[in-house]
Amino acid sequence: MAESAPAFKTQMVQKSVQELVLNGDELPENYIRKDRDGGDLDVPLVEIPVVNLGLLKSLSTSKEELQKLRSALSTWGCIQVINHGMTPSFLDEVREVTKQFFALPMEEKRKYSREADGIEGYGNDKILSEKQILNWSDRLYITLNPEQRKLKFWPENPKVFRDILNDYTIKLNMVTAVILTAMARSLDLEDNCFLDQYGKEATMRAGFNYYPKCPRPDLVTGLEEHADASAITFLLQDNEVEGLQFQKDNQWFKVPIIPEALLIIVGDQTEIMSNGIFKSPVHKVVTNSERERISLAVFCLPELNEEIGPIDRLVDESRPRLYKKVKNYVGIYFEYHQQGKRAIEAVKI
Ligand SMILES: O=C(O)CCC(=O)C(=O)O
Ligand SMILES: [Fe+2]
Repeated sequence: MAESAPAFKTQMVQKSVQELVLNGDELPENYIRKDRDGGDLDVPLVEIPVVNLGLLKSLSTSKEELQKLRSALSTWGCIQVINHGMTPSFLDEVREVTKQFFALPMEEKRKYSREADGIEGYGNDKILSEKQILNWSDRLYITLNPEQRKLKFWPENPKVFRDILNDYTIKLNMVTAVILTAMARSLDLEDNCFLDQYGKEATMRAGFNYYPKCPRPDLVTGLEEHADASAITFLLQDNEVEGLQFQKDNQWFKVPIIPEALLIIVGDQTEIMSNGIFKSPVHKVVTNSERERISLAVFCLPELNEEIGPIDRLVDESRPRLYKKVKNYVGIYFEYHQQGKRAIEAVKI
């Protein structure tokens, strides 16, 4: 879930969750969810299908793997991808620089603080209303595409941070092209139909998440339930600490950790482009009283000024058009998200 531009005055002087914990502050009221009773902490595990990217890459893409992809994206809306061209030790390095950044002294992290009206930078929830219930997490958002980068938000500490993120960007770009092509093939469509709508000026935005230990996991969430505004999201999970959960048929399921895999989550914009065949799942992160957790979400956001909409060949008599065409979906998403609503409802026909 990317950050929002403020609709009205936001409180700028705000403690990070990490500071609350380090100061030993009492749990502030505005983190407590009155509707929770901890019943969702012990939920069944979901066995998310593991897809081998190597088998999706070649011209003679494996039929079985495509079938697996289609079925996973149209039920759970996510896959665990292996054989994606990044070694386990490289993924560990990405996790390591994330941990090292959040472990820096506060004044060092504050050099990269988000500005009042900005999206990128270091911070936590913007407080937009008194009733708002906050997430138990601190975040760093940065745009990855070279031509859109704002380097002032790119940490120079740890020293290897920028180089590693640059490598990660290049590798994720390749994986994005393979996945969007395979998604089209799995539906018997032209190879480029998702890629064309995604656009050449698409944005990749990274959200580094840090969930400190929380005294009351039964009452506080790490990240509230939401679906992503992206076309697809790459999620690199903590390699030891679980916390992510998906909702299906009104039940919550926890996501297992496969350290060498990348979790790919369908975002709202793919649900729209696929005319509802691929599902953008509602997910959330629960907190943990014993261990902190990190994750890195990279949101692949289609070109802002281009219209996206259901692919023509996925609309027919048996499957009527479910969504309108839409431009700047991310803008709609923020507006709805602030009201606690799902943005995809706004573009339903
Ligand atoms: O931390 C996680 O596992 C999930 C993060 C997430 O869903 C998001 O940033 O949108
Ligand atoms: Fe998300």
